Amino acid sequence: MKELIIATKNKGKMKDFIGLFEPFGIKVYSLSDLSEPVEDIEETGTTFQENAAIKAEAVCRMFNIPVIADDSGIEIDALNGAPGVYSARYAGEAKDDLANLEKVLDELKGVPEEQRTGRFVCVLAIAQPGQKTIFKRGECEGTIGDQAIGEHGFGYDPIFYPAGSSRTMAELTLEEKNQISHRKNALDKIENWVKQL
Ligand SMILES: O=c1nc[nH]c2c1ncn2[C@H]1C[C@H](O)[C@@H](COP(=O)(O)OP(=O)(O)OP(=O)(O)O)O1
Ligand SMILES: [Mg+2]
Repeated sequence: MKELIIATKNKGKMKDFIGLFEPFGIKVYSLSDLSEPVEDIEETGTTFQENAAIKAEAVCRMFNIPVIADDSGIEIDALNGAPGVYSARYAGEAKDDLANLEKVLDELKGVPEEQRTGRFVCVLAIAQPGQKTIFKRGECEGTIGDQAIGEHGFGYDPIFYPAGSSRTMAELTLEEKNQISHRKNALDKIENWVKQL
């Protein structure tokens, strides 16, 4: 079976990726699945692309094989694009999904539905030994609810209604999320690379 390392320690993202790579017959490993422990990689960039490059290139250098990284987040228009690249640590260094979404709900208190627009963004970086890193961006438009609903997914899924959906991303099954997500839309753009693996 073909194998690929994803430079992430995020279990929720990894679940998405396992489902997304399954149709290609590719088994994916996260940084938590490897026998050698990989230290946390500091995300010092100010854009999704910079952080995706930092993660993919660091791990590619460690193992000298092709690596994919995902830097992602949620952009909320009424918050001028915040939390954006800082989505994982919006409520502090602890990277607490619940605290993060509660902070967003708090900041959006009183903002009417038609102004609660936003999008999930995912930038994938492919780093390969001796080659220039490739980047692809995917987005998923939607609106932000006023309470957390749903048990699936991770991160901001319980407060995000994909455009046209009456269910939050966390009420969708993994298969349903993987048909419309920012991650799926970014992966579609590297399909040819994935197929030649
Ligand atoms: O599909 C999603 N559904 C809900 N929330 C999401 C999604 N995709 C990204 N997000 C949020 C979670 C986290 O707050 C941030 C990602 O931050 P990001 O730095 O890319 O990932 P991370 O630090 O958790 O793991 P890692 O860097 O090891 O891949 O955006
Ligand atoms: Mg991160």
